[in-house]
Amino acid sequence: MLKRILETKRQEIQTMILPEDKGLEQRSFYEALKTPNRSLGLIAEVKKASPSKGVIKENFNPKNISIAYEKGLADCLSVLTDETYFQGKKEYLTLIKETINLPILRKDFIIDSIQIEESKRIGADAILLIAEAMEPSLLRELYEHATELGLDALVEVHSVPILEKVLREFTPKLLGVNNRNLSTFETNIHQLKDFRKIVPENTLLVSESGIYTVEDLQIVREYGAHAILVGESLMRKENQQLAIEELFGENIHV
Ligand SMILES: O=C(O)c1ccccc1NCC(=O)[C@H](O)[C@H](O)COP(=O)(O)O
Repeated sequence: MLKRILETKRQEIQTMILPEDKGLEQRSFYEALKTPNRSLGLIAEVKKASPSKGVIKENFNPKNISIAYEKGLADCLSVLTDETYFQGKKEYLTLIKETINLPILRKDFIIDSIQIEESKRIGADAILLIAEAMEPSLLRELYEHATELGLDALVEVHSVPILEKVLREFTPKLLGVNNRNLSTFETNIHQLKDFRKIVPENTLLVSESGIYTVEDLQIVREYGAHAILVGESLMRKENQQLAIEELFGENIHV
């Protein structure tokens, strides 16, 4: 699946015309996760569909979803901008940036510096860099390019050997461990267990994907996660503010 997605991205990059810079303010994604609203930081994802689940939210209204996430005290948002596989749009990110005050991660498959320039112009505060998608030297180059443009980069890994390769090249400030196996699409909430002994002390660790319950939160917290990235389980609910409160076991409206 990753190979297919990356092939599509290469084609998109070849014909890309950079949009005008919207001139939107930069917000620190890293600082928001360093000082979260709860004991575990929350990156709430605006996700209409996915390759593994198809359409997740039928009556998808990105503006209202982002307002509800902000009311639910998410620390940051993740906005999918890939159209082909996730039915996302770059315009959703800009719209959300203009609507709420939280830092925004552009969730896409970034493999070229032109996409980083584009991310800044459309209003992203952070980008995702998937280690499995490129050689560690290119990963480092893109990470540094993002930093130069004032963007944070969440470096995502799916396995311990890949993280070891990354750490031989550089130490990311933000590291995401994705619980989803990209071949089977299955998620494993215990994925972080083997990572914690090699994650550098000052790196903020994010557990991503397949997080549904208060028990899941406890598990990843015990494995050393500072934050979680959650899409489907929040998007499936009618009201995203209540969905966050329920996920954290707050239930203050019931
Ligand atoms: O979500 C997918 O099916 C997927 C398939 C292939 C590559 C990436 C995919 N998801 C991207 C993500 O990392 C998730 O959207 C994110 O971590 C939230 O996951 P979830 O809470 O399980 O929706």
